[in-house]
Amino acid sequence: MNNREHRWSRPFPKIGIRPTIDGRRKGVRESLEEQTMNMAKAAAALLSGNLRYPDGTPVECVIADTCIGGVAEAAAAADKFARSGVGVSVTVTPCWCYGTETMDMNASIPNAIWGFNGTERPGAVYLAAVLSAHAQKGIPAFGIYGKDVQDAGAAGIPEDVREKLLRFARAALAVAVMKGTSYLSVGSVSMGIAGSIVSEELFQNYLGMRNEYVDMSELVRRMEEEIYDKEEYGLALAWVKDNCKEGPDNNPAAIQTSRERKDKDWETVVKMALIVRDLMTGNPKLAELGFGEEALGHNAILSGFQGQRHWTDHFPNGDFMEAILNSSFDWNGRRAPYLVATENDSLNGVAMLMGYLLTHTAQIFADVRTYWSPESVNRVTGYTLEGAAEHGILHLINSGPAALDGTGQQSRDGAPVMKPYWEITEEEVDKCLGETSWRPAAVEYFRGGGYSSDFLTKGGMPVTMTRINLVKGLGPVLQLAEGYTVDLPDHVHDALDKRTDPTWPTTWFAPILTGEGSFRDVYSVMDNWGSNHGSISYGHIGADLITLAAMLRIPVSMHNVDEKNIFRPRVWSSFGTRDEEAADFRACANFGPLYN
Ligand SMILES: C[C@H](O)[C@@H](O)[C@@H](O)C(=O)CO
Ligand SMILES: [Mn+2]
Repeated sequence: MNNREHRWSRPFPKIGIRPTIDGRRKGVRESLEEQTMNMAKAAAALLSGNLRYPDGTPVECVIADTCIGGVAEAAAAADKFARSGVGVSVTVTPCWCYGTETMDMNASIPNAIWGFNGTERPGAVYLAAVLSAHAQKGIPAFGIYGKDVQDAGAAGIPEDVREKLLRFARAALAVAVMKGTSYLSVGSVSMGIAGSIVSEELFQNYLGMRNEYVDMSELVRRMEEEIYDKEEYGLALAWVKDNCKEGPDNNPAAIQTSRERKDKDWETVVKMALIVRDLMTGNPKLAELGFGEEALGHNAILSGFQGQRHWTDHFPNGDFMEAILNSSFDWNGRRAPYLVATENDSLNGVAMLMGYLLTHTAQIFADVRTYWSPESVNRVTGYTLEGAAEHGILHLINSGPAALDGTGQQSRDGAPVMKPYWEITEEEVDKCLGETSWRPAAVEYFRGGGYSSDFLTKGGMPVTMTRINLVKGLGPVLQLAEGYTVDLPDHVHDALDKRTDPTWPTTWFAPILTGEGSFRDVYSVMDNWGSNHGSISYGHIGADLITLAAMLRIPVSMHNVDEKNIFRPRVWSSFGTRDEEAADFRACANFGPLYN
């Protein structure tokens, strides 16, 4: 078994499809069997045909053995789902069925019901009835039915139904895939950043995850005792020499490190990358080398590295390790990102995990550093911001954890994108690497040296910036801002970038304004951001994030998603329909975390 197979050796959760039916024999049930089962097959084909697991394979669906006309068949389906590793439940029906007798009673997995909108046999009436049962029993479920009436027996899934089924399933699979995995905290709290105080309640009760902890001294042990695959290390170091070009040293001459020290730092940072990856997911090669315990890893889908300052004051910083692990490629070629939050900001790590599981693309982790008003840009550069940037921009920049995919050097139909690793070409990997230089770390900040990735994100990509915040008494809240990356003329970028640390990667971000609340203007977006970090995901995924947050009972405090794309469990409307933001808070508080 190679490392890639080992990484995903836990089977991925499946989608269970439940065709429910009117149980009356001698006419009614018989007339509906075929149509009902066909709806289940059509839903399975849609979901498997459009959705993938993190390793790129199509999502698997399991259909109940029979249509479900009553409780015996509901129980048989539940047994089959339990045996098959189902983590998501979709009930489909074209007709009236008996609500509480046929419903899925599994409260710990996301549930949706698609009721066929016809009038000969009332699927939508069942939908309303069973959703009321879900509400009464405290098992929130998503209701799906088409806007337009279909003829009895019509096959095919209308576009609006397709969209809702896919939105539900994408978010539900994110819930199911993260469940049972770990957050591995390497080190503890970085520079007093509250996000690196790991909240077990958040991970355990809201996400279904485990918290694992190792001290950063574990990296020293593994380096000194050579607990890594030395063959892979050799390949990795050679690959780095060929593909990771070192940029100019920006440090004052008096504190620049020697060439010898710089070469040594390369060796250390490459070992750090191997070791943190092995800590997360294990590595069967280590067992062959006699390290059976280390070979197992921590089952971590997500990790955080404290770095500053107990590590970085003495050792080379974690920037190379974080950047390369978060990217969709390394010396082994293209592969799914390993998510590492810098400064052990576990809360931003969770935002990365959500963005990653919804898109399967790498994430840009960044400080939300500066709001540049059009006036300020004009004052310091003489340039007037235009296009998507006309109302001002945010400077997203942090040493370390931005994936190199964030260069924007991958493309689809001529436009810059960030793609799932299985769609990325070798040429695109080379372009991402070519646009990145590795600058000797700013020694005043990073006394132990190391290398920071330096790149500039290409403009014109639709992106969504997300963050989870924890509030005492309230719990987790999610905020998000959809917008675009923007290009600035070179001299403008240089002038603004040089005011910060130009050895770090920069993304210029223009959020989409709505004229209201936090999206009144760009200043308000920055002003309402809950902390120092945000995770930036390719695409406008705000609607998917909102659906995912509702499944986890995490209220959304700030978003700029069009109301018509918001899809939450039906019972949310019982908490109020005029102010959906406030209703979301009440609904999440009422039901509490998914795994309580
Ligand atoms: C070097 C500094 O300590 C940075 O790491 C700091 O600006 C941050 O990133 C804070 O989140
Ligand atoms: Mn930071």
